Amino acid sequence: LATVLVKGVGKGVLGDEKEINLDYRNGKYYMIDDSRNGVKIKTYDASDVPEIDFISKYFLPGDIMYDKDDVLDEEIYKSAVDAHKYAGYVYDYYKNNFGRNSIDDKGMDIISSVHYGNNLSNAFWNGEQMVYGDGDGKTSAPLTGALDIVGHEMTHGVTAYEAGLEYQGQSGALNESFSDVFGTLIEFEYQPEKADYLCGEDVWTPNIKGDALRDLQDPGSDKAYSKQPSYMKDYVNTTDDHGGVHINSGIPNKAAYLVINSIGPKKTGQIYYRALTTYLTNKSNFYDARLALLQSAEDIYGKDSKEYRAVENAFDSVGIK
Ligand SMILES: O=C(NO)[C@]12CC[C@H](CC1)C2
Ligand SMILES: [Zn+2]
Repeated sequence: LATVLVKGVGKGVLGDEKEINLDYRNGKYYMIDDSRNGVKIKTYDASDVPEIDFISKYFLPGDIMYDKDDVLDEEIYKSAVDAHKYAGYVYDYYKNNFGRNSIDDKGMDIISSVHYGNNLSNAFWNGEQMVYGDGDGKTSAPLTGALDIVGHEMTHGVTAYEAGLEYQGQSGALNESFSDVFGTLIEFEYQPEKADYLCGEDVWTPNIKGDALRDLQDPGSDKAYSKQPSYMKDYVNTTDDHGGVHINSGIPNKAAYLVINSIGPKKTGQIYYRALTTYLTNKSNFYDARLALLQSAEDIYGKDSKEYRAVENAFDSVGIK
């Protein structure tokens, strides 16, 4: 079935206008972007999907979103417009920087469902697709409004197809950290004018300026909603949160900040992508990540390089040695 690709315009969560690719068919404009060599980016409305569903996937993705015209500026489309546009940025980032063809590197369609749950300030990769809540307007605005969160969720998918880092303990904290790191690197690439080391700042507590969900530069800072350790000596042993995957990710996050700050986002991306796709495995721990990133830096830039030394110094600094 040939797609009739048309360019529409939409308004995102932050009220910003952007061009979006749609599929025009018998009088309706569907949120299907088929502009990337056969990979379809498809955005769905999960308003009627029972909230239990992110586990069972049974009722997802919901209904494909469409409008009667090519101007998607009504309230219900804001979150969908950003999910649609930002999924495209994330695809382009992985393709342009590493030659990766979609989440599985085999050209799979990229499915996003918005309006999931009831004012849910959360988002998931459910093993097959991305799922986003609308937030409650206090804790967060709709989560797709933050490119670093869309990058975070889609990177959970890449990690699942690659290292498969088990979502508990240190491997789970690495899983979370790689999602935060690539979310940040994607923000530097596509939103350089407002890129920073904060995660989710664009949608977190919309009524409070300057705070965020997490802070890579200073994981324990007051700006961060979830205060995290920065150093191995402060690793939190807990059974909560799959063994603290959103807590202890602060330690590799701090190391990543030091690397980015030293050699820049492009080179950091090359080293982290090679580690994620070549060396890390499902049970890798923080020390394994140090070795994987050092080996990747050596492969690409050589052992006697400032890039190698940046990784070495960063992991020394946070006590992973
Ligand atoms: O870290 C996360 N998931 O693993 C979050 C939690 C709040 C933002 C949306 C999803 C980031
Ligand atoms: Zn996550």
